[in-house]
Amino acid sequence: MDKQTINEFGIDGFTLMEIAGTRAADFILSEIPNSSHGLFFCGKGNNGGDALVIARLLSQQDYDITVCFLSRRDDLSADAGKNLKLLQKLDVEIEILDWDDFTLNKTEYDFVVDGMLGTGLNSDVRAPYSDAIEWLNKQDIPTFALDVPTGLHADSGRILGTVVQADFTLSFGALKTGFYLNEGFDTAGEVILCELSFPNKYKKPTAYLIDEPWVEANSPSTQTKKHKYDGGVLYIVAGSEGLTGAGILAAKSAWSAGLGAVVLITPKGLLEIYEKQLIQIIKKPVGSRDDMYFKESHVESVLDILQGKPGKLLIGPGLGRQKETIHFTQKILQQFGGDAVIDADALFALSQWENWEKPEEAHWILTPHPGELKGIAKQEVNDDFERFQIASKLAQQEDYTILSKGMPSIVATTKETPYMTGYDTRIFSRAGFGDVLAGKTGAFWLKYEASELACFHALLDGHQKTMESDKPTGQLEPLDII
Ligand SMILES: NC(=O)C1=CN([C@@H]2O[C@H](COP(=O)(O)OP(=O)(O)OC[C@H]3O[C@@H](n4cnc5c(N)ncnc54)[C@H](OP(=O)(O)O)[C@@H]3O)[C@@H](O)[C@H]2O)[C@H](O)CC1
Ligand SMILES: [K+]
Repeated sequence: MDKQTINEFGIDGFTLMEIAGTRAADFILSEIPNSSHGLFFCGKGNNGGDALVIARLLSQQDYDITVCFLSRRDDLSADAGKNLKLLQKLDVEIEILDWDDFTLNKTEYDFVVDGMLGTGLNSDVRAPYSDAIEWLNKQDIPTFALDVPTGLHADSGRILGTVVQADFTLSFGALKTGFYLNEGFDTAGEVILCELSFPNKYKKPTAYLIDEPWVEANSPSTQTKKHKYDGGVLYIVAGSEGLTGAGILAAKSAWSAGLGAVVLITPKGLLEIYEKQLIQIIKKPVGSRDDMYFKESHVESVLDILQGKPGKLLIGPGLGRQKETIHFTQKILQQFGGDAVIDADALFALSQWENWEKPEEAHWILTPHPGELKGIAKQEVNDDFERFQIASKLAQQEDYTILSKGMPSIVATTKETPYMTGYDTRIFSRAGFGDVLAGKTGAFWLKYEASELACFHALLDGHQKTMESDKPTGQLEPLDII
């Protein structure tokens, strides 16, 4: 976007830098009282240039300014060099140091601006940048990272050697996927978007953030259904001996999403467990009383039930990994041509199924945690950036939707641009929480039709309930977010 705005559109980099610096200075002005003393670490590129603009603007607002260069001043990029000259023309006292003159035991700074490296980072952070980062991370004063915390890779969120722990990241022109992948989420601090004058026609997002207002604005208003079957039925095929909890959580979760009709299909041997736990849910037993898990002999009767009232299928929670259940699951997926949320052990069954074919007319939403994604993708998923890329590619080539649980949660569809959460969703990979998410995903799919909206609402619903709970996240139980 930078390059196209500068070279094609015709707003030069120096002007963009002035805008970036102005936006950032406005934010710092709102956070840090005047006459505070700011330390500006400047690299040699345009990230450093941004910092020099801010130093100049804040010096006119009665702040004390110290600028410390991490590279030789005659190495400065053209725009950064121009800004150094402007700084030196001012009539206010500005302390300008090189790293060699910087004394590490100084404590009179009230805040730090990290203008060392931005999107130009191309390898592990070299000295003396790494030394400055080490010193900076020891200070307990507000740290404002410009564009990207130095050391964080803007695309992947990987740390290259070492990284600035920022309180705020002032991101210029666009948010970066790296803020939400790998270590980005825990190092960028509060991310503030500082708009630049990039024309929208140059904006090709590599991802969209799933956020509440956008999802609400893009969700059809669902009029309340007259009869409980109007919205369709969520058929849940779940459970096995010792793993009935998953089916119970998924069914309760779907019900609590306001779904009129939830039908739990279960091996007959487990029926009385559900009778006690799921009063308002319709139970449909298959097989005989000594069946404690699904077998191939149940396929026909399950398919008959699914041919009943129109609806969608959620298959997987607590199914278990018996060979017979795996074959049962593969047959159901092969013959049920409808919409299915494939979760938990059903994903395992899918991963064990050599060259499976999704029925042409079927739509699937897969909800893998990172380990299950590896099984489905049949390749290593080494970190969140790879997970982001693999989920996106897989959804497009296999023509289904993937809700890849983890941090962030990523929703990949057949469209090329995936979506991801900008907030912590690590909770959904924990036992029990995945069942709640799966139940909500099935329910919201019936409610909102579009598969990605189902995923967004399920994720946002879980997030809202997590935030509303007065329990600390670590002590939350799945039932707390139902
Ligand atoms: N381009 C624009 O119109 C705008 C850019 N903005 C800001 O500019 C930065 C990107 O600036 P850039 O000059 O491309 O790169 P950086 O400032 O991030 O990096 C500067 C140089 O640092 C060297 N470098 C790279 N990796 C390392 C490392 N691991 N250790 C030490 N030094 C490193 C590298 O030079 P070398 O010759 O040493 O390779 C970089 O060139 C962007 O982030 C924005 O902050 C404006 O905000 C908007 C307009
Ligand atoms: K930076």
